[in-house]
Amino acid sequence: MSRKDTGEKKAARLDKKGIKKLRSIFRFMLPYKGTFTVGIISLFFSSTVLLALPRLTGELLDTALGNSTIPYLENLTQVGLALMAVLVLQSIFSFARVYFFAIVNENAMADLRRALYEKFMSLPMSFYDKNRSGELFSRITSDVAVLQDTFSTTLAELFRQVATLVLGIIILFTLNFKLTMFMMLTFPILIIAAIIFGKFIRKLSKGTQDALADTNIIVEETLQSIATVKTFANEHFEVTRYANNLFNVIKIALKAATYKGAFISFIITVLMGGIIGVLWYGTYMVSTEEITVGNLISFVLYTMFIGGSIGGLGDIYGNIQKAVGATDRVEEILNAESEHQIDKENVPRLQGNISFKNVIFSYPTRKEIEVLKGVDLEINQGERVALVGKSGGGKSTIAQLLQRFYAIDSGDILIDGKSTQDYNLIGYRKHVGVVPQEVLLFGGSIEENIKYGNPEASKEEVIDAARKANALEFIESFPEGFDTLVGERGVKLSGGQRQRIAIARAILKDPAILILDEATSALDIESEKLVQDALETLMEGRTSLIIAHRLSTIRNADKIAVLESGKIKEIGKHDELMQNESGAYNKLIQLQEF
Ligand SMILES: Nc1ncnc2c1ncn2[C@@H]1O[C@H](COP(=O)(O)OP(=O)(O)OP(=O)(O)O)[C@@H](O)[C@H]1O
Repeated sequence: MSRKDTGEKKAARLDKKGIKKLRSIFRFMLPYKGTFTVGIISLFFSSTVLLALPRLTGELLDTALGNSTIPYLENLTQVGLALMAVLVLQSIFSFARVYFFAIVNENAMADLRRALYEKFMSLPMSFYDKNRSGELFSRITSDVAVLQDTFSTTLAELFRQVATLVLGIIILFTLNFKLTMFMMLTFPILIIAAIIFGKFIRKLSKGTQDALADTNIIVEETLQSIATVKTFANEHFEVTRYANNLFNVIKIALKAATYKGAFISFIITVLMGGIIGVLWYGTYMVSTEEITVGNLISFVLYTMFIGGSIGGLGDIYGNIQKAVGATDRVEEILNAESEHQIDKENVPRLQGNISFKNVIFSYPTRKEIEVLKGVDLEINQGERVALVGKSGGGKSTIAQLLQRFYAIDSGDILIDGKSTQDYNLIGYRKHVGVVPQEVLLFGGSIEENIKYGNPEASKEEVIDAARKANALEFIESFPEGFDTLVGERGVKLSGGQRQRIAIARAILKDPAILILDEATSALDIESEKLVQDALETLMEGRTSLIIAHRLSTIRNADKIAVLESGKIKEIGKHDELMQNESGAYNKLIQLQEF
């Protein structure tokens, strides 16, 4: 589901609620509050010390003209030294501000990313049915980057600009009340313009951000399924789709840029107009000796400082609003309900008696369709049960429920007489192994991939598992052996090799319960035999539920369970079930629909 569907695209509001949300992210800064305080103090001094510059520059001129106005700064050298001192102080404080904020920011944002990732790992499968991975990916990348930017630059800028504005105006009043009143005439126009224009621009730049996120999803999804794109020769289609989306981004971005440009030129005109006005009125006051030349220069410089900070505030407002949007999206994930705590609790070795009791289930994203309508199934410790039924009948669903990927609507699934719900989830899953139909490996080495079954396994155990899985021979035939990189998702290995890696991985995991989703596509005879032998070894002493697609597997099973219309219709051995000529199993076999 795209973000559009969930209604999240509405512009983030910078009201009390928005600010409150933004503040919630501050909890990630709390562990670093000491350093943060040093940063704030440095920021305060770096912003305020700089405000002495215009005053001292004016003083330089007045001292040259023989009417110094600041005590203790009586000659040009002293004023010059004072100016130098201001510069040195401000450079020290600026450095300290950037440095200390970076420490806080980098740590806090790493903590935030870790918290998000931890959440991703702990969210239930139903969450992933609802959200596209490209979008989730952008939360941990771009949304956190927006927040990083806000906390490193925007907030410091906000503080600096507001301090410049407030202190600057106070200083102006002390310099010359009449001239300040005159200058203030241009202020309200500026502020009103900033508010109106700013609103437009923010809306548009939000649009650009969202449009860009959409294009990123295309890149991510097509790169993930590049083989599919190529199989269907849809390269051109994808390029066109991407280009169209990019065109959309340009359109929105240019619209935003037009307003932004108009806004900036308007502000500059008003600002310059204001300054020219101040100069005009100020020089008149110089001629009537109501103000010194130096003070007029200081005055103009302060006016420029203040004007600059007003101009900057619009941008800052937009950035903060962006950050509120990012916070919203990040918090939404952080607050989503996990399926478990990431820490694991050991579940003692299970025997592997499985019992489905009147299990009714529909997927959370498709509540209206009941996939399982009351499944009853008993599998004893060490048995091999072949699950057969029409495609789409719910076989994989049963396997998923056995792994507790979803909560069932009613009924119960018991393992060794105890409801799966009563086991610690992570601990429980350690006892359930899966060899999937389509094996997807991680991009690392063969060894890393096998070790995924048990990260604590020794090299000997890995080699042993590979041997049992009939994988050792081909692994050793590679020049790099166990260090061979398998390529993204394992593309550098053949289907049969990938399957044997998956079997080795499962052997290393050593689960009490095994789910085998038999590949529908047959391997060549030799490879098939190697895989079959490896599976035999793997199933030894474990309870196995096999989603079977081969008659040989079905015939060898201790029991065959036939799933039809969301229920187990028949259960028994091949020969027994075949005797019922009008039975569901008989039909399946005749039509070869398993
Ligand atoms: N994550 C999901 N969200 C919503 N519906 C789903 C989901 N996964 C599967 N379904 C639906 O549930 C039904 C059962 O699917 P399931 O994959 O369990 O069938 P199957 O018997 O394993 O089929 P096959 O033999 O083709 O693999 C199908 O109608 C399918 O569309």
